[in-house]
Amino acid sequence: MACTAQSALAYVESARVHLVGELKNLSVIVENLYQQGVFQDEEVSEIQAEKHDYNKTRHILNSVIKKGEKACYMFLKIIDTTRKRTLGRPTPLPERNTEPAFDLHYWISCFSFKEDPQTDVEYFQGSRPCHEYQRKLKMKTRKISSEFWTANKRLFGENNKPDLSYTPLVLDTQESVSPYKIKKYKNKKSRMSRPKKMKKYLPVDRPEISPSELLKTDKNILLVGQPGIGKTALAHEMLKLWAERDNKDLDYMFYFDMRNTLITSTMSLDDLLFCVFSEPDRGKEEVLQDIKENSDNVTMIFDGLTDLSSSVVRRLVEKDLLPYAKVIVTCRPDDEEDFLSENFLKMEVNGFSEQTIKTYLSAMLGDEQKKVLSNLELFTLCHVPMYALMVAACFSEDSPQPCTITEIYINIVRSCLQMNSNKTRNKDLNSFITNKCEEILRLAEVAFHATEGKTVNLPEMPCEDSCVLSFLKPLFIKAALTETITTYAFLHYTMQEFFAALWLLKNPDKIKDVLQQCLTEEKKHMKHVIPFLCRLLSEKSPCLMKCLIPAQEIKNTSKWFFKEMINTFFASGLDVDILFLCQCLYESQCPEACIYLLDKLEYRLDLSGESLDPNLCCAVAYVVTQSKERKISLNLEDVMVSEQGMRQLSGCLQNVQWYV
Ligand SMILES: Nc1ncnc2c1ncn2[C@@H]1O[C@H](COP(=O)(O)OP(=O)(O)OP(=O)(O)O)[C@@H](O)[C@H]1O
Repeated sequence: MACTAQSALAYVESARVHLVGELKNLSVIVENLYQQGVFQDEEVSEIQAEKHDYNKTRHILNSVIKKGEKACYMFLKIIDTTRKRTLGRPTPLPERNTEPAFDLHYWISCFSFKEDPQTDVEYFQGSRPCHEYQRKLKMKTRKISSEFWTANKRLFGENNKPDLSYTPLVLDTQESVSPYKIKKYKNKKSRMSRPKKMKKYLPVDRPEISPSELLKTDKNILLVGQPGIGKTALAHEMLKLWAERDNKDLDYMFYFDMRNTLITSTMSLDDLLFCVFSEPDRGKEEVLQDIKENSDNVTMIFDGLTDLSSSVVRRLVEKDLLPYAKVIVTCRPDDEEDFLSENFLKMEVNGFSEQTIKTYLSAMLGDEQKKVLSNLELFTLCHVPMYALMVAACFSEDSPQPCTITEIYINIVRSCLQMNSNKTRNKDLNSFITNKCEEILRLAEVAFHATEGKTVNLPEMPCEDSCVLSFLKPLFIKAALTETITTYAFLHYTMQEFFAALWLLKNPDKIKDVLQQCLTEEKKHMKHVIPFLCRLLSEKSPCLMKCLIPAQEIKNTSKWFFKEMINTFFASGLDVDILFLCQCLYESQCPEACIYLLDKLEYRLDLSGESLDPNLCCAVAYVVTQSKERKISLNLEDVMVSEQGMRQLSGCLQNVQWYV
């Protein structure tokens, strides 16, 4: 708001008396005048030697006035660009009881600066130690954010490391309604068709709220979301964006991974900032003072906050310590109640939308993505970014073992447990899982009963264990004014089915019943548990199983299971769902079971009129390839198959004799 054309000299002189009393951060003014060549070393030393700020200010003003118009202009320019620190915080209007005698903020905004040809002049906003500390924080935040993605890259094979980075997430503000949240408690059987049920998990794209907008807003933010939904990824994106910003503003950003950081209840602010996060190389006091006096330049992220037991964290969240600092808290829905206040803008993190899943998979898998796109269960599972990551990692694996669908779930379970176990190392993960066996099987039991009842609402809370809870999302139902009931559901229905299969493994006497249930109209949905069971019972029984169920028990069950399964479906008198059996046998990776099925089919596979997605093609090709002695009569008349599916099938054609 430039409104005067006075000379700089006259302008400074006219306000001299007010400046003497009110200028702050004198070292910043002196440093900038020195950098601009207005002051020389000797003058700087003289000013520094003055004992009182009042005298220092007088000395600075006298000198620039004496040096004339150019020096005064530079002085005004410095005050203008550093005004937040050198003129102090402007008093908000309602807080003013009396008319201020002279408003220096208004005064500086009225000076008409020339169009500056030298736009790249950088002014120091604070003392050198403060700027150095800002640089140090930027290096640290850049490192933290790149380490986050590097850790994910380790999941991928040496030749398949994708370029992992932030993919936009669906973020809902308090006002908008979350699409996948279950609104009412319905412990009834779902009447929804399976595809419809699956699609319900996909959050609807909203007008995008970008991490950079979140970073810009002055508001405090509470990011709430289910485990693995992307809260930390979003926080790291903000760290990265901040680190990449130019350094025109002197500001600070701190990040605390609350799950892996010990913040004691007696810690002070400087302990938290300097000991826990990063220590200034020099001028600790000066830096702390700048942070306290200019707390509007501070952003603090508390990632994965569960409680406010640490007094320093509580006082920061409650704006008691750094009242103008921006605080960003991420938490799971279970804990949100503790932090929700009107100080915070609540945002729900809802994971990937349909479109972003496609973008993500295409970047990660290229053409292989079609295997996921054609499988609605897997596709919708990917709305949880953590699950999407495992899907991508499993499909990109160039191991000799083909990737079965169950393999993906096993990996998801293992990595969820690892992430929620205070960073258990890979080599210790099996013993960690063994120790959690009881809790995991308790979850599996609850999952089985819910699946049998065809509901997503778990009838009871399996246990309080945070590892187990990382597979679930809570639903809060207000039962009365002072009573809230919490029920839980899996983040995706197929995860529930996977755990149901785990329970069956521990209770093999129930398996025959379940196989029979698959043939009934009322319980036919139990069929979806069977492919998981096939893989879990396979001879190449994956590690997860050995930690939970003794190998001998698995072996005993698998001895009879595959034949029993095939016989049950053949004995039903109904049309045998060959494709379903192929899928089960592909999961099992069991050649003998394939031969048993082919035998039953008299080596004739009639798939005419079927629609085969690439995964089914893979399964059919696997079964056909197992027949070493006899060729298979394969009928593919009027079959719908994609180019990729055809490629899968072509691998088994040497075993085929065409159906006539
Ligand atoms: N926006 C995203 N873009 C790409 N990948 C993502 C994104 N969000 C999450 N991911 C992937 O999912 C994994 C889990 O996400 P993240 O750690 O952010 O979940 P979270 O919500 O913080 O979970 P928790 O409550 O368990 O802390 C990440 O390691 C990352 O690989």
